[in-house]
Amino acid sequence: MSGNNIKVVCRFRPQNSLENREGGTPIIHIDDAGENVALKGNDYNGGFAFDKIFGMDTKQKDVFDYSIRSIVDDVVAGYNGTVFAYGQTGSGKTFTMMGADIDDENTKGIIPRIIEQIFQSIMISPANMEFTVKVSYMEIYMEKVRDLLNPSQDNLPIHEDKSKGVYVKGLLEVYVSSTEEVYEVMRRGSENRVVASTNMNAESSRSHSIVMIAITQKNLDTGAAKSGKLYLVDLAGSEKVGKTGASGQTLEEAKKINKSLTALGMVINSLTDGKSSHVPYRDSKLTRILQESLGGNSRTTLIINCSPSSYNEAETLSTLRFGMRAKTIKNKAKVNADLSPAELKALLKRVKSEAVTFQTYIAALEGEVSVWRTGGTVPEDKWVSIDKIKSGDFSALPPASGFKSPIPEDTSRPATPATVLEKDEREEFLKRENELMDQIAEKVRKSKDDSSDILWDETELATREKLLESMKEELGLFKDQEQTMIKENQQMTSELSELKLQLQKVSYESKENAITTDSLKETNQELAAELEELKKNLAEMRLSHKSNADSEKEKKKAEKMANIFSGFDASGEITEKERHIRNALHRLDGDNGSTLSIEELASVRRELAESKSLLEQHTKTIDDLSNEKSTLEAKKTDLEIRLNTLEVEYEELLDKTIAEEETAEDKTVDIAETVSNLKVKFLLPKNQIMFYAFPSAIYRTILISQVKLESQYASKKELQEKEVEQLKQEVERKSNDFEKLSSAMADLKAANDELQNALSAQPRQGTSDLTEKEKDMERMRKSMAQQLADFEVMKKALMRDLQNRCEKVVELEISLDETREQYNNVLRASNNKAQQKKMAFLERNLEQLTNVQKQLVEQNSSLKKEVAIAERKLTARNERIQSLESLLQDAQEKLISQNQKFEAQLQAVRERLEQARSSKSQNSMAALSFGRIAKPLRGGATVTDSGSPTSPTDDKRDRRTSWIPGFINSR
Ligand SMILES: Nc1ncnc2c1ncn2[C@@H]1O[C@H](COP(=O)(O)OP(=O)(O)OP(=O)(O)O)[C@@H](O)[C@H]1O
Repeated sequence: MSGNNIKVVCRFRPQNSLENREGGTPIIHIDDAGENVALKGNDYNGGFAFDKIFGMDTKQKDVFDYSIRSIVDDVVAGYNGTVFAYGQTGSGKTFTMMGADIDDENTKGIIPRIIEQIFQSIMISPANMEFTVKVSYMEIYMEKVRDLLNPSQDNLPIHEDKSKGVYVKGLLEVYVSSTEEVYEVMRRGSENRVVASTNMNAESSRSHSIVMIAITQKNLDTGAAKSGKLYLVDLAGSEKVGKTGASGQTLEEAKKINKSLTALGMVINSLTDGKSSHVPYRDSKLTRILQESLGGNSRTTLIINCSPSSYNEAETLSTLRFGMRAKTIKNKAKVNADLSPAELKALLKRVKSEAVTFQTYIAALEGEVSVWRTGGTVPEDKWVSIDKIKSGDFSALPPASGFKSPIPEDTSRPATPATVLEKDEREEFLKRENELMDQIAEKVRKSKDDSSDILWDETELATREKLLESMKEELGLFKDQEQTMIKENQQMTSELSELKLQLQKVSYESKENAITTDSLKETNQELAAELEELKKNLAEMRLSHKSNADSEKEKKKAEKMANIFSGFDASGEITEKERHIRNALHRLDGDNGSTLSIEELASVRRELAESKSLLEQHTKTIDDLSNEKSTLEAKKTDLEIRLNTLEVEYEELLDKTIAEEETAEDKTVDIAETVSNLKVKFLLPKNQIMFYAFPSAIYRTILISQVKLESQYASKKELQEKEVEQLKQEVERKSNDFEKLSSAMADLKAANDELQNALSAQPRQGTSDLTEKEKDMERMRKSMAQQLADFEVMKKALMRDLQNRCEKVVELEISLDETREQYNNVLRASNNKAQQKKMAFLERNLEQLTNVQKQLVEQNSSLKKEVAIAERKLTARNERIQSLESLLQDAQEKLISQNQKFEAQLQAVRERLEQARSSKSQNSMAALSFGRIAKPLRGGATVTDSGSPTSPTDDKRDRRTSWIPGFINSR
């Protein structure tokens, strides 16, 4: 070590991936001696000299061997030592100090190596040397000192006193006796360190960590003791916030880190500028703790870690400059030694002798002063000086009345104060011996107390562990409860939201239903109005049709009757034949039978007979006609009955088919569909209603019915056509008969005329003959008149009958025509599309409209019911929701109160846990089976081939433990 100056070594790590990615290149050059580094950067080009410079590929072992090993020797020799690593974040401080893996020979850092070295040094020290090693591990995080071995202590105060110097109060110090134990302690402490990931380092230390190793040693022979403290400091990295990408908590940490590093820089500046009278150690916890290491009683090594890359040129330059400044800090290291009794004795002796000398000197001075005061003079060569006193040359002193030489006057040789001092010394020594004996007794007692304390502690520990277990269980229970409650809460919240959704849905549906109801009502009203109109139209049509039919019927009847009776004298005028006969009779009456010849009479008679036979024939024909008429009437009635039956059958068939189809198909036709169909219907033109208005099922039904009806109508049409044909033929025949009758009547008339002529042309014959002839004629005339009268009566009756029959025939014909018309209508209705539509419109649509109206009314009422139900449901749901909400409210309140209770309990448990932990860690540091009792280590071991020393014999250790303080070493 270069005197008392801080030793500064510099280490460059290899370029990292970020630097490579960013195109960084190494900009350093280290000379062969490893003492100078040249930085060839963009902003700076120059060199720096340090005690040692390690390049990028330097091994951990080399760093330790070349720069740290000596400091361990110093500490073992009783000096204070400090090794601290400084550098930008990610520059390799932790890698250098702790290493990548403390169990890996190659990558373990200097701290494990120091520890190993310490134990090796202890082992190879003389056998009369006894050592104790204590370890503490702390970090300064966010300007708070945290005990890493007892993390509950996270803000420890820093104190200072004369004997201890600056120290952290309450910091746990663990006694260790082997490397493994220290490693264990290190591992435990490292677990509690605060690290975070930044852009520059995946595991960036966010705090300054300080491992403190205190070594005390005692020379068992002389009792001389020394103590050295070694501080191993891994500083948090200085960082540029922009580069590290720090934000949030990491940013806050960065600010604090930079602040404390700035304070460190200020301390170094003050120590090195040669002007400052005040060093601002108190500006940060870091500088306060490292007070002795910087310019104080410590041998300090600073390792500056740097990046070799151009990417971090500025940071590297700043670090190198920091190192350069620190290099000039001068420390005042000294051995921290406790004197042995012999040394103390010698010292006491020396001090006492000095005291006597000074007392003599004072007495001599007082003598000289008294001379001067009494007005006398003292020659210069007699003046009192300390040298004369020390040399014992009292003759050269001025004679003074009050001065008493410490040398007994009755002795021949100048007495030294040794005789007196020896006596005092003996007393002093005895006193000191007593004190030491007291101290030993006290220590023994304390040791016993501690043993009992341990026992007590163990039972206490067991109790507390039990308590801890039960608390953990309780905690688990509470956590379970909390989880359950959270789950319940979540469930209830989801239920509530579901209910709310349902409510919204229901209200929405209800609104929609109300709207649908309104629209249905409107549709219903429109339909009802349309139905009324249709009914009115239908009634009007029926009425007009009926009146038309009636008037047409009357007209037809009159025409037919006129046709039929066109050959007859409707006003009772006689036919030709009749007139002929009548004329013949008149001539007979007027000429007294003279004008009629016998031939004429005979012909008249013949004609009369013919007429009679014709009349009989006509009567017969009329009878036949009347028979035929009754047959026709019967047929008409039959036809009417059949027509009615057909209509009834048709209706039944239609109903049945529709019913069947409706049953076969979806019986419950969706109201919405019907409604929407109805909507469609009312939106479409009226002539398309049949094709779009009804559901497919109904439409299909109608089509099927139509086909069936068509076939029925076809068969019936054929039948009725045949019948109509027959009726036509009969009417034809009857017309022929009438024609024949008319022609017969015309023949009769002609015969009558001839008879008349014959009667008028007959000459007057003899009186006798005449009288006889007259008589005959009279008789004939009478009989003819009688016959004529009879014929007249008969004719009239016949005519009446004929007229009646004709009327009936005409009526029959008309009704036949009507029937034909009806059949034609039916026929047309079946065949003609327009008629079919019309008929459909008039019949089916009417029927369907009625059905729809009925359906609508039903739907309306059912919708009303549903709306009422929905409203009731809504109200019920509202109530339910309200009750659920209130329940939820209650549950939430309960949950909150339970949470609060739980929080309080948790807090209490935590506190208890914390207490238990702290007492546990204080009482027995993590049940490490080491730590709370000092374990003295003895030197005198031999170093094995492997380099590790063998430990001294256990009996020696046992023997010496009796007086070693075993205490819970929390200051
Ligand atoms: N000399 C080296 N050789 C190989 N790798 C190294 C070296 N120095 C550091 N590293 C690697 O670089 C990374 C950062 O190192 P480290 O954590 O030691 O940096 P740091 O200075 O402690 O950073 P911070 O200040 O952020 O804690 C680590 O992954 C480490 O393994």
